Amino acid sequence: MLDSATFLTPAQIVAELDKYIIGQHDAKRNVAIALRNRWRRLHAPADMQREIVPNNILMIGSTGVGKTEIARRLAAIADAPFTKVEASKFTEVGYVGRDVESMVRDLAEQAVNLVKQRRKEAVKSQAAQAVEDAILDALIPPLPGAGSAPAVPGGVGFGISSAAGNDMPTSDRELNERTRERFREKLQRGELEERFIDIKVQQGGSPGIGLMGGQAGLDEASLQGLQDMLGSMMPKKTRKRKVTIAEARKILLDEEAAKLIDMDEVKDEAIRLAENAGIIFIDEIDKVASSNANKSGPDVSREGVQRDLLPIVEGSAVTTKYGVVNTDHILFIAAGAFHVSKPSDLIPELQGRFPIRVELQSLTKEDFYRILKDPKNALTKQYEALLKAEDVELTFDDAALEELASIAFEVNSEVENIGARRLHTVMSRLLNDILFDVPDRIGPNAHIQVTRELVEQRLQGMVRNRDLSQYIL
Ligand SMILES: Nc1ncnc2c1ncn2[C@@H]1O[C@H](COP(=O)(O)OP(=O)(O)OP(=O)(O)O)[C@@H](O)[C@H]1O
Repeated sequence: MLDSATFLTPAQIVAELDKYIIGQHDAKRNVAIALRNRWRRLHAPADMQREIVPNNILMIGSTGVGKTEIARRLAAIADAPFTKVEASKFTEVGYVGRDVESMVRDLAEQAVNLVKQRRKEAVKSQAAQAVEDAILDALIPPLPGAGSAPAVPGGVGFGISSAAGNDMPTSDRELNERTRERFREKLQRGELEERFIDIKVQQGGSPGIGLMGGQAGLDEASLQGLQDMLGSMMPKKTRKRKVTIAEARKILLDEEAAKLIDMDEVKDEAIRLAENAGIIFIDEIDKVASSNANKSGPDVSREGVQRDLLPIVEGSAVTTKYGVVNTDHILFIAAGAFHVSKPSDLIPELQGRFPIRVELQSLTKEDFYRILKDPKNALTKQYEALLKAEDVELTFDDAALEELASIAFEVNSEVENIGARRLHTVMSRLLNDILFDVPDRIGPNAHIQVTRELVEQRLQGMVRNRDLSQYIL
């Protein structure tokens, strides 16, 4: 990531976002600039790199208009660790100041997973070789002292049942090795995939260790670290399982790949990745803004949350179980509807840390129509793929999509505006019976065409009946 050869220009980032998100051009442009600026920072002189602060963004827009989706897709484009928190959760009873740091710990966790995944991918072929050896050991255990026999080049046709007398094995060891080679070839040709073998699998979790926080004044990070350390000192519990060779390959591949990667290196790289490429999305920031000058009751707690957030957003060192994460260059994207409070109700220091304000537009009927149809992951495409798995073809007339968009829009304005999320409920209501009837009553090779009439017939009654639509749509 952040690699000059592969890193996208702002226009290219917007084009990528366009594949998934309809409209919201201003928000897309600004996140694209912020992302590109990270690459620019890393290519600036070292002394300047420390000075350049990230362009944290405040997204203003009602629920379901694409705020989270833009941030999440941005992270995916950059292959960057991403985490989302709801600021309002920190105002809940039982909340203690330090919890705010948990967002950075989550980010570190995501970064470790990402790096682990990348490294596992890089050692995949090496791991596949180790898996083959392990499966072979289960099929034909090597003789004591022999270890896993290396592949014999040119050993094809070198079978123990060979008729040629001078090919006969001269010792048990040789016989064992030849048999293994014969099986290795069969394995490589995929001839044994359905055969059952016994494999040893590691059981998840640290065995029997549970520490309670607060006992020795331990914070969450030290507690985690201690648990991990104790866990790694305990012998790993393994369990025998009978599985097909095909299944064994999947299970063992992960284990073997994990053995090949150096966890200390993973941790170091993950910390750097979280610090330089991490994106933290803080939703519902408006809920911690005080809407009036009355500084008592809940407002005090809201302002407290903002004060706790401040050092993290300004840049501080947070201890995680993988090491200390410096938050100076993490990109923070805060979001909120700001129906009641305004961005200016946030404490000035926090306002200053989110210099870029973008407003997301409410979605129109036409946007809904396009959201149903255009994105790579459009709902219509998702349902088409689901039914395709049953060999049933599902198609939507344009007029049907217009009607669906119009119904979703109407329910949003009459009942509650939940943005594009309404499309999910409307579509699921429309297609529920069909999804139930396939394949029992609607067999394979059927073609279902969703027309405007079908949409009206299934949904109009509900839209007209407010009580019903409140609960169902
Ligand atoms: N402009 C859009 N284009 C395509 N899909 C969208 C758009 N807006 C919302 N959606 C879809 O609607 C759903 C909810 O959107 P999202 O999570 O981004 O809402 P949000 O604006 O972050 O709201 P909240 O503040 O409540 O979290 C997602 O499934 C998303 O794909």
